[in-house]
Amino acid sequence: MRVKICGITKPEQGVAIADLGATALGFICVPTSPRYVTDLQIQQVVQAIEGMPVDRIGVFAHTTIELICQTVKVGGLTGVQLHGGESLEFCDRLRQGLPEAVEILKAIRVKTTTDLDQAKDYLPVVDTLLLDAYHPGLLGGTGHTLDWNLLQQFNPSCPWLLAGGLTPENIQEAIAQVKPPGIDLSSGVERSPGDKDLARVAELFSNLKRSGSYLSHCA
Ligand SMILES: O=C(O)c1ccccc1NCC(=O)[C@H](O)[C@H](O)COP(=O)(O)O
Repeated sequence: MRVKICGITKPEQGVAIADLGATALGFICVPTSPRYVTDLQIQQVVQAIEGMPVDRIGVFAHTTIELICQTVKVGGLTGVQLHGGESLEFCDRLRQGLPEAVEILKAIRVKTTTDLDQAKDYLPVVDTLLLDAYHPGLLGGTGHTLDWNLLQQFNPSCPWLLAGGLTPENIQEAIAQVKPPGIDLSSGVERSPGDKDLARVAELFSNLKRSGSYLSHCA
């Protein structure tokens, strides 16, 4: 199973979290976020995890293709997560501007099943979908879960991650109910925004290992 831990700000925490088993680290490139990091800060974490088998995903919203491409280059990112109201046309233009190997993830903030229908419109222009909770005042890192019942029929033809309010405590229930191919956590494994709680990250992986689905996906 793909496990992305988002909101990394410190090189030593990036190394420890990759070591614990994360398959992707996320960096918040949205200046209004308390987890915001610059391209140079990302570069420092990426240098620290060099050689470790972990994806490096930059999270963007309401920005330009030029800035995203620049951050990918300077930060050494392997993927870009679009977390605002990016149009299909924006995603398509971004695809043209990025090296082919760079993964594009589109985050969808889910309120109703209509959002899930619209998520599928992105399939031709992105690689991966990420389903997050809707919050009227925050784009992400809200700590709120979305209504997992809405996802019973969600089975897109691309990889996807479940996000929104996941914690070491609720992860087994989320996996049993939703059966996502991947998960994304941020505030549920933090001491404060941008400061990850390594004991909670370790607890997450130990709970995941107890879950049969995690082991079978990792085998
Ligand atoms: O985390 C942020 O501060 C953030 C700010 C602006 C846009 C996106 C943001 N986070 C995106 C993520 O991928 C989070 O991991 C996702 O929203 C889940 O967060 P949480 O509910 O805290 O687990």
